[in-house]
Amino acid sequence: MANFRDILNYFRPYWGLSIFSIAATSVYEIIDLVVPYAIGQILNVLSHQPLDKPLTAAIATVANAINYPVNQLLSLGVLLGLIFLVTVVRAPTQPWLANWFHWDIALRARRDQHQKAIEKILTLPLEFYDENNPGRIAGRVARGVANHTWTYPEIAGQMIPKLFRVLGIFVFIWFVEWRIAILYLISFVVILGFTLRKLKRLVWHDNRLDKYSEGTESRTSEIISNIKTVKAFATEAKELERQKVRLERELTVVDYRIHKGYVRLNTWQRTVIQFCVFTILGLTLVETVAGRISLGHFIMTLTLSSMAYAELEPISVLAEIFARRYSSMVRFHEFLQEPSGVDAVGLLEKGQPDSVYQFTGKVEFSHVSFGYEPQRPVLQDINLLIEPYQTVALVGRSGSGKSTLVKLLLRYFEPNQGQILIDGQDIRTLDVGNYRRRLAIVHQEVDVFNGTILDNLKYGRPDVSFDQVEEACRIARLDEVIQHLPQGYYTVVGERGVRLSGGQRQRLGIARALIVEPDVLIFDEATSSLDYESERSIQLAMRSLQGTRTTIVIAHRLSTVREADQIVVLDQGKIIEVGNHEELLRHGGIYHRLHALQETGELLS
Ligand SMILES: Nc1ncnc2c1ncn2[C@@H]1O[C@H](COP(=O)(O)OP(=O)(O)OP(=O)(O)O)[C@@H](O)[C@H]1O
Repeated sequence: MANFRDILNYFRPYWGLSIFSIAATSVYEIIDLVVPYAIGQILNVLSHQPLDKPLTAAIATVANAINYPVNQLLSLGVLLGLIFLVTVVRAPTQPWLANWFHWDIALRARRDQHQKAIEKILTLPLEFYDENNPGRIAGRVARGVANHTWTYPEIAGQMIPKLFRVLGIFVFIWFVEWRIAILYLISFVVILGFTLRKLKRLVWHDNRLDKYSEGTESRTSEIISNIKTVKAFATEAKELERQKVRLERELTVVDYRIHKGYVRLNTWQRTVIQFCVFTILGLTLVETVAGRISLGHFIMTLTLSSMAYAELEPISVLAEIFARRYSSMVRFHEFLQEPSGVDAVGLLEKGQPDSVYQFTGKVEFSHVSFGYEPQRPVLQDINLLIEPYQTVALVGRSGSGKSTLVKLLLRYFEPNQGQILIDGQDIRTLDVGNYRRRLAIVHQEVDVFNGTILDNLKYGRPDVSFDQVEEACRIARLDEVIQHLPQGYYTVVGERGVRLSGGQRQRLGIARALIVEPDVLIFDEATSSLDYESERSIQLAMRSLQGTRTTIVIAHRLSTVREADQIVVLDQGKIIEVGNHEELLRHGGIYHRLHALQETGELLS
């Protein structure tokens, strides 16, 4: 569970600089107080009242140094000089010695933490993405990073220095009249204490709101990605209604709980502050009339305490803003604390050259058992030997564990029992990144990145020669598609480019996989969603690959796997039949039944 400490740690690399810049800003805030003090003393000079002892001594020193008599003119000159120093001379130094760093630190930390968030996105286990949609994740990262960035300059550059200023004012007043200082201190502690207590409650509501907002954003993002289904089922009105209800709920929390709470707090603060200013005015007046403080000190005390109370409002506004952002910042840290996948070790290190591993493609599953949840086994005691360059098909009912077997081979998950060997080596002992680079998978849904078709083809191997790209496209039968694109290989596809059909995307996926020259090539239901003609093209492409490398094909349509060297039939997480097409038909088991069903045109699952 993330907390305030994580927010502090966000800026950890910059703590030294942070302390320096906060201290510098605070010193400038305190130096400011010299102005009302000097004005008070000028009043004393003009009304012929005695000056403070340290000031009298300073004026005498100046008189000695310049050999000039101590008189009204010299006193005024020294006081004016003091004001000049703390206003005009100070002005050009403050932005560089203090203010600069507040944004500098915030922006550097933003870069670091955004990078951490991207690292987390890249290393989270796949199942995290099954449970959280992109809108939710992107929203959480964007809000978290933005709120940290805005909050730092406000807290380090304004709130903390302002608190020091308030403390400085207390010290000044203490030297003039300690009773007024005590009253001033008590009022501050009471106001700030009460404000913090109220804010705690409001943070709780803000946290609730943040969760609601994430839910709304997540649904909006789902509507966008599933818009075809929404339109097909004509559920626009229903979706709108559902989002309206969510937005209404958010408004209720914002308006009646949060906003009203802040306005109430503000009303209370203003009234108490004005009452305190008035009380201090009364008391200081009494002290002045009684002759216990000078006219200059009367003016100074009033000016300083008004300055201090004036600071209370921005301090509590800043605390309020911080409170509003607190939960989204904490939720950002909760995201960063999500455990990375078991496969994440070393994934972010720069890849070594492709030649680190080279396999013949002999794959062996030895007594492999696995379950996503311990109590529900998905694969049980799988034993399977795939010889180099063989084509092996995995078939079986939906949910029988075909994709899971491939996920284990890709090391997205680790078996609970048994081991998977490649060329006799346990894949757990290999560097995961370099190992995966020797495998390639073509999914049912091929991802297309925004960019040219050539960029997409070279995604896994940017240094590949153009001849190799062309060769891969020829095998995958993508060349015929590219010929008809307006700019050939340089046609922009993806989000802002030409839309590729399902079959065209599949061919792109196959060519992209071939370009990395994998030792093991996997097709995960690559033809399931295609029309007959596209399926035939892909099958021809797959056929021309047969015998060139180890190939694993997951298929629902048995026509795709007829020519495989081995067909492995899975049922409820167990291998129940192994053989080639003819052998399995002769065997008369599940494969035979599935085959008969498909021959009669019925669906498999
Ligand atoms: N991330 C996951 N978390 C929990 N259970 C999962 C997860 N992925 C799959 N399963 C479960 O594991 C079982 C096997 O799923 P798997 O996807 O391997 O089957 P499959 O044979 O590939 O099915 P299909 O042909 O429909 O793709 C199913 O019961 C499925 O619900």
